[in-house]
Amino acid sequence: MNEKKEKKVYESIEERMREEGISRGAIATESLRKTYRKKIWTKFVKAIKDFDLVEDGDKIAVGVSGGKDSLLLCKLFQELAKDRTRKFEVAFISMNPGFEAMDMEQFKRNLEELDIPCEVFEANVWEVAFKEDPEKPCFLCAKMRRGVLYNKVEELGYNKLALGHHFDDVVETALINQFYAGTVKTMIPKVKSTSGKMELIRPLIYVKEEDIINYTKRNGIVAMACGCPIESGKVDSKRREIKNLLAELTKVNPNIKQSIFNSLKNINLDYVMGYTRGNKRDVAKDGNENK
Ligand SMILES: Nc1ncnc2c1ncn2[C@@H]1O[C@H](COP(=O)(O)OP(=O)(O)OP(=O)(O)O)[C@@H](O)[C@H]1O
Repeated sequence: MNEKKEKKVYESIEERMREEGISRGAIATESLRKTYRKKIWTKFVKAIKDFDLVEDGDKIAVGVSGGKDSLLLCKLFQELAKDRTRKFEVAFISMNPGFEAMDMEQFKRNLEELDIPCEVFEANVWEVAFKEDPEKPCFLCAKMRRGVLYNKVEELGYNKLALGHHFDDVVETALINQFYAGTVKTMIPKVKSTSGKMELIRPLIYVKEEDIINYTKRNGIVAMACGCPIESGKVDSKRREIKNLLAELTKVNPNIKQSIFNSLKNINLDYVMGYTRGNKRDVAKDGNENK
C-alpha cells in the first residue's frame, strides 16, 4: 500500500466512524472476524490451542508497547475474552520507558480510539541505558525493559504475560543466534520467566509480520515505533540486516521463512553435534567442543 492509498484508507475509516457512529476499535475487531480471520484470528487461536497458552483460572497481562504487534494482541485478547467457555482474566499493561511527551499523547490516543483500557506505569529505562552505553544501548535497554516489566507484572499478581512476538521474530531470532552467537535457539511460545513466578506467552507465533502490517494499515491504526534512533533505522542493527537478507532469499525461495520456522520444530537430536538442556550439556561422542 503506498502513501496515497494509505491516506485514502484512513479517510474512509474516519468517514465510517462518523457515519455509523462506531469506534476504530469496533472496526478493527470486525476486520479480525472478517478480512483477517484466516491470516490472523485463526492462527492466534491455533497457537493458543497447540501450546495451551490460555488455561482456566489464568490472570493474563498483555504487554503493550504501543507498536503494531501488541496493539493487535490486545484486540485479539478482547475478542477471545468474549468466549465464555474460557475462564481467564485479561488486563493491558504498559511500561513507559521514557517516551517523549508527544509520543505519549499519541500512544494514549491510539489506546482510546481502539477501546483498549491500559494501565501505564513509568520507568526510566531509556535514559539509564543511553547513559550507560551511548554507542550500543539496545542490549541494556532491552534487558532493563524486560526486567522492569516482568517484575511489575509479577507484583500485580498476574501468572502470565502475553508478548507480541510473531512468526518473523521467531525466524529472525533463530538466524541472529546462529550467525552471531553460534547457537540454535529462538523465542518459544511458552516459557517460565527467570524468577519462575510467571509464564511468558507468545500467541502471535504463527502470525506473519506482513499480515500485521497490512491489518494495521487497513484499519487506519497509527502504531508507534519504539522511538529510539536504532529502531527507527538511523543506525543499523543485526535484526535489520537479517530482515534484509531474508527478503533477498525469499525472492529465490518464497517458502524460506516457513522452512526455517518448521526446522525449529523438527530438530533431529541424532544429527546434531551437541545440545544443552537446562544445565546439562550433551556432546556427540567424537565431537570436540573446542574446535
Ligand atoms: N514498554 C512496554 N510495555 C509493555 N509491554 C512491552 C513494552 N515493550 C515491549 N513490550 C512487549 O514486548 C513485546 C516485544 O517487544 P519489542 O520491543 O520487541 O516490540 P516489537 O517487536 O516492536 O512489538 P510491538 O509492535 O508490539 O512494539 C511487545 O510486543 C510487547 O508485548
